[in-house]
Amino acid sequence: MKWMDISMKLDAETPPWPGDEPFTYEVTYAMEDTGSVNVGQFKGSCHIGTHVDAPFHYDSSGARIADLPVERFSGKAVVVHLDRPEVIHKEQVMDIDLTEVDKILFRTNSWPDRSAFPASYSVIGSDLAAYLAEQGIDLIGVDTPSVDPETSKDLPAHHSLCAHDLLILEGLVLENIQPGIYELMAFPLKMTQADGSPVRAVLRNL
Ligand SMILES: N[C@@H](CC(=O)c1ccccc1NC=O)C(=O)O
Ligand SMILES: [Zn+2]
Ligand SMILES: [Zn+2]
Repeated sequence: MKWMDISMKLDAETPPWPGDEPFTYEVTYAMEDTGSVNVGQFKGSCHIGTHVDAPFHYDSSGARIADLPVERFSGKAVVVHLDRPEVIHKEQVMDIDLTEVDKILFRTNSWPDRSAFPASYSVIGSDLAAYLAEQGIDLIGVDTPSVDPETSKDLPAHHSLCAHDLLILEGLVLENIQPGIYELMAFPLKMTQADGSPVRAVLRNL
């Protein structure tokens, strides 16, 4: 079975969170100078493109990216379609069979133009975390820049998900993915101090 790429591309056009560091890549040592190799460097926010949040992002005593067990970033995932809901509540997921899976990915279609940060997007209701954790879910993924609104300062969705030990995967590209159950892999880099990390997120049919 072929892997399907559900990640955003990272380049100077990738829209960062408003005011945050864009992604840049440049060649530090060029072939013409070294005679043997091109060597590059990159820079950018930990929350750019398709990425995982570490609890340290919203809790100064929370776990960093490298503290999160690698097992948490692969497993069976259900892809759920909801067309541009303002807020995703427990009621919208209660009919979905979650017995076979430990991840849930929401396709909301609320960030169609990936060349710009969206004016608004679907967010996660704070009643969802307790329900999903009860069902054995350990990771939630969204096709939006964040699980909370852009202007939120108290980040209720982030905190409720963390309180129930659900990891957060943001900025997924699910436009070509049909509802159903898949195998997910989305591994963050092993950055000791980081509050988040871009991932290469992929799905394959089971
Ligand atoms: N919560 C968002 C990011 C976020 O809120 C943010 C990212 C960069 C700079 C500022 C941010 N938020 C608030 O001031 C996320 O998890 O990606
Ligand atoms: Zn983030
Ligand atoms: Zn986040």
